[in-house]
Amino acid sequence: MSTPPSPSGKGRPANSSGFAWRAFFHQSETPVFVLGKSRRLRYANPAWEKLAGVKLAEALGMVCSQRRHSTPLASVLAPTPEALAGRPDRARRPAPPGRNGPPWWDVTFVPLAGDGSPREAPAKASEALFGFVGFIAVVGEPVPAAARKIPPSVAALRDRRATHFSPELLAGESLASARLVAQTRLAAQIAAPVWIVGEAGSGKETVARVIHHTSAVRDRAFVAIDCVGLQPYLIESLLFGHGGLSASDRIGTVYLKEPGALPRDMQQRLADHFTEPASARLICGSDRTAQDAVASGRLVPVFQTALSAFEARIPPLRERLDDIPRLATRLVNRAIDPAALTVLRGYSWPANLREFVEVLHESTGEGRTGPILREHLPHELRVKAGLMRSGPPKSLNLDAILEAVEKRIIQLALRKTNNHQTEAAELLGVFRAKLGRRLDALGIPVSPPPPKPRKE
Ligand SMILES: Nc1ncnc2c1ncn2[C@@H]1O[C@H](COP(=O)(O)OP(=O)(O)OP(=O)(O)O)[C@@H](O)[C@H]1O
Repeated sequence: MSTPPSPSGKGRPANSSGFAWRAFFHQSETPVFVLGKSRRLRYANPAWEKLAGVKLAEALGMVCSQRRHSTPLASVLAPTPEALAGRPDRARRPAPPGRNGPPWWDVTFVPLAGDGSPREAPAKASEALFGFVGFIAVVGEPVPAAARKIPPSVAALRDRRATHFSPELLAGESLASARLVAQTRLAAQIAAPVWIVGEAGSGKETVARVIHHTSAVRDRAFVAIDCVGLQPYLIESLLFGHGGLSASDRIGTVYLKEPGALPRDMQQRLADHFTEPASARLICGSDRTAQDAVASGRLVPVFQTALSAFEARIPPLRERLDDIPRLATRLVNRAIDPAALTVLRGYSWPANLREFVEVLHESTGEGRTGPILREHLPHELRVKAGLMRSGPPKSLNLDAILEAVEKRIIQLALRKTNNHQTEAAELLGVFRAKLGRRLDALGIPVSPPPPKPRKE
């Protein structure tokens, strides 16, 4: 693009070339738009209208920013910080949901100088920007409608998953697991958002899957997103991009692991989306309650007020040790020998079911058959379980320890000297009288020394 438009919308640039930019852009097959310096949409060509699926007359004046309440289209057209600083820039953005075109839009921003010409050098603080021209290049191929049918292999996989993730998967012998099964069945019957609390590895996502596969939306997809460490651009794309959560009508349940790890503006956008009636069902998993996460400032309050209507708590494995035999049968189809069970019950399982599954696989590997024996269990686990059972020493009473040591040494000295107290005192380096007092104090009985052999 060699000649810039004037964002004033008059159809002629302010410079002397007299170039009719409107007519030029009108013919262009590249989607082009022009923003004023306040980021309001001033112009867009027919190619843009076709791509965006919006008539210019309806969109004129739209503020293109990435604020919380911006529409997805306004967010995609928002100038980057570089462009706002007066430097040409390009950003790859997820296409707004429901618009024409493939998943990504590459948007090139050309900042305009006060006279309407494109900037070649970064803006100085003193220079005012006049606006921005944006060019959009679509990236990727559109998905043909026929390809959107669920392939038989995917349908078969979904059926297998539905069979696996039934409430039976959560059943056990303990009261805690009975309560969990009941809560899960109830959550599956209602459409309200669910908040699952449980320690790491305790089975939160598994419970979310069971709820999904038992619920009315089981024919649609289950999508799990771990929000910890997600890059903002990925979150944007996964949640709000083309074919993303907010665009797809094929998603039945969205499981968010630790939504409190998301930036707050993203949390709010998600909350806005999931509080709409037509959205997919939301299930969140966390190691704390929504109430605690809000109180600690990690989570926006709407998650507590509107998105955790139903709260389910998953007990840690150490609170459901009675379930261990049944879990082993279900997971590796093995019985557990009583000695091995004692070890498994004696361990505290800090990483919960995830750790238990690993231990079972390790114990049944190497071509072993038959029940799981104590010696099949990982050595480290046996040691740790043993330490936990014996417990910490009751107390370290120094006086008692020293007394026991003194008593033992005096007894040795007496034995060595055939109970001759004078010789024993000499051996111990103390006076005879002191030894006598210590014998009394420590309650050491002393037999008389054997008679000395008589001289002939
Ligand atoms: N009821 C169950 N029966 C058998 N295996 C289970 C069960 N629940 C969970 N698991 C297994 O335990 C492991 C951890 O489960 P899951 O990922 O659901 O836990 P989580 O609480 O979501 O973990 P994290 O806190 O790391 O997100 C997985 O391997 C899963 O298959």
